[in-house]
Amino acid sequence: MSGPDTPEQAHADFSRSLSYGEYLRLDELLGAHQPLTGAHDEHLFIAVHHVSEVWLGLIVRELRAAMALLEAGSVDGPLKMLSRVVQAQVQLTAAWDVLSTMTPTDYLTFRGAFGQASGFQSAQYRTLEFLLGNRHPALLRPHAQRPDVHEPLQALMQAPTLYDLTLRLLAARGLPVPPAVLQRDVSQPYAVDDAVLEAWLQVYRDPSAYWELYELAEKLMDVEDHFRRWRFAHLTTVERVIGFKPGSGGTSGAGYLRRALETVLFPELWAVRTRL
Ligand code: HEM
Ligand SMILES: N[C@@H](CC(=O)c1ccccc1NC=O)C(=O)O
Repeated sequence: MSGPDTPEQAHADFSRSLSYGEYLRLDELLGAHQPLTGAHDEHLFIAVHHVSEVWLGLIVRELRAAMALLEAGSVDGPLKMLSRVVQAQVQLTAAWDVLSTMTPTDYLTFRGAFGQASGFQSAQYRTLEFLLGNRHPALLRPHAQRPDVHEPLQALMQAPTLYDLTLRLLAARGLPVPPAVLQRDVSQPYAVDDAVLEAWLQVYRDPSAYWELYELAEKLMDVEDHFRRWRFAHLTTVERVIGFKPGSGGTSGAGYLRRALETVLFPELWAVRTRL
């Protein structure tokens, strides 16, 4: 029998079971919020980065799990996990709307404090990009002094990307993917292949015959679409806040980020639209 609906009824003795804060280790999590200056907006800046890294962690975990299942030949599990990835991407992108309330003047009150630190050095973001296939050895350089970060990223460069695993699945389901594509050096950027485009055309011309692959392809489109939205919102915020100043991470800043917008992760999936 439950008692009256009052807060007095709630558990108050946590000597023998975990409380909310203990379970979530909130002292550690919230204790990481340590501004370097007294600037009001530095709190916002740190909070948005912390939230973003938490979402990135979830995305990486889901993506790895989806890739393991794809490798084993299943599609249902990966579809569900990739849907979660996309919803987390929506949250990541929404964070820009909060950050954009910070003016250039506000930002300059603390920009000098963090020196050469930059999102360019985000290990989780780099992991995400490497899983998705945007790989370049130079992106490992900021992690050279941290073997615990560098080694897993380097190992990831040698592992198949989300798109590689998708193309292997296509081949396993009887579609004509060339052996050279299936055996490519996965540490290199993916090169567009006409035969892969023809294989996707077969799927897109007869979705009901290849329903799972069709759904998977459209889910990859969702992921890349949302990845682009995040990049574009980042660039817009950067231009709004620091204009065309060089980045603290050592790149040209907005110019570098604008070039990154040209990245295409799953090229034949974009090309297939033109051919239909
Ligand atoms: C006022 C806010 C921000 C400014 C002015 C800014 C600026 C920049 C600049 C200029 C770069 C190019 C690298 C360099 O520093 O030279 C960069 C890269 C990056 N930033 Fe930000 N950023 C901001 C907020 C954020 C936030 C909230 C995140 C979320 C995690 C983030 C994540 C990244 C990542 C992952 C990169 C690497 C992108 C790539 O290599 O393609 N940034 N940022
Ligand atoms: N690259 C930014 C600095 C920056 O945004 C940043 C600095 C420290 C920790 C995270 C950051 N976020 C993204 O780049 C700048 O050049 O002002």
